[in-house]
Amino acid sequence: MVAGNWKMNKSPTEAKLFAGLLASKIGKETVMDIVVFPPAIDIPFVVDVLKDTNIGVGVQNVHPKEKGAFTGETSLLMVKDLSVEYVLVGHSERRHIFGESDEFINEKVKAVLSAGLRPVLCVGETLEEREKGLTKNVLERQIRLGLFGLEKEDVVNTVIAYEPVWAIGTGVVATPEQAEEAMAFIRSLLGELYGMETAENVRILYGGSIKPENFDALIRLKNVDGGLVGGASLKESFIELVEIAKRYV
Ligand SMILES: O=C(CO)COP(=O)(O)O
Repeated sequence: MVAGNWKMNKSPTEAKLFAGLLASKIGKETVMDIVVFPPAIDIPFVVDVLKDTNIGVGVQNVHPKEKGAFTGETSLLMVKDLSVEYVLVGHSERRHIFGESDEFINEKVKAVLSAGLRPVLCVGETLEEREKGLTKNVLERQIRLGLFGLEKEDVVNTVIAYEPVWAIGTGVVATPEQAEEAMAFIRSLLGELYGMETAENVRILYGGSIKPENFDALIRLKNVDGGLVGGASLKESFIELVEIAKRYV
């Protein structure tokens, strides 16, 4: 799976143009899941441009409640109406800039699954936590609490994205050893919680400063099932990343 998180970039006009480029270059790809996560306001336009392609559309954030007095928020009923398939939950920017707790993230994961969509639960340690040797503790807490109360059947519909906070938007990518160590740990934790068969079927993505120059060394790793790309998903490099991932399907 190659996913592009556009974050707070691209106006509806820019989004339409770029989605058109993706449609023409990689829209017929069938060997892997390609998903883009545009800003919510761009989604109707992007869905329309991509409707006859194999590129899926996800939303970067939702509120867990169905509707009501939550000024500025977007509900699952709204995004479902637009054929959105995936929802990013617990991205480090939501955790650290907007103060989202593991409990709130868990509420969102459950709401996304109940709506019949797939959550992409993002987890990852800060540099300080890594330097203190707390990486595994942080990942374990974020996964245990993020997936709290889910059944195996729900967990296989969930994607996990390992995004070390120190690698996001910094140009400092995790080494293949660091990525594999963390992601093998996530897989074994999922095995402990839900059984190895379930754990093998959960897709685990790496995210953080992915570029065409470093992606091959990451996507070839045993426990890396794909990438969640920020900056490099905003331009043609996203197409190159899809081509690189194809070598390992
Ligand atoms: O946060 C990310 C994807 O969700 C990664 O962002 P960058 O690829 O820009 O580091």
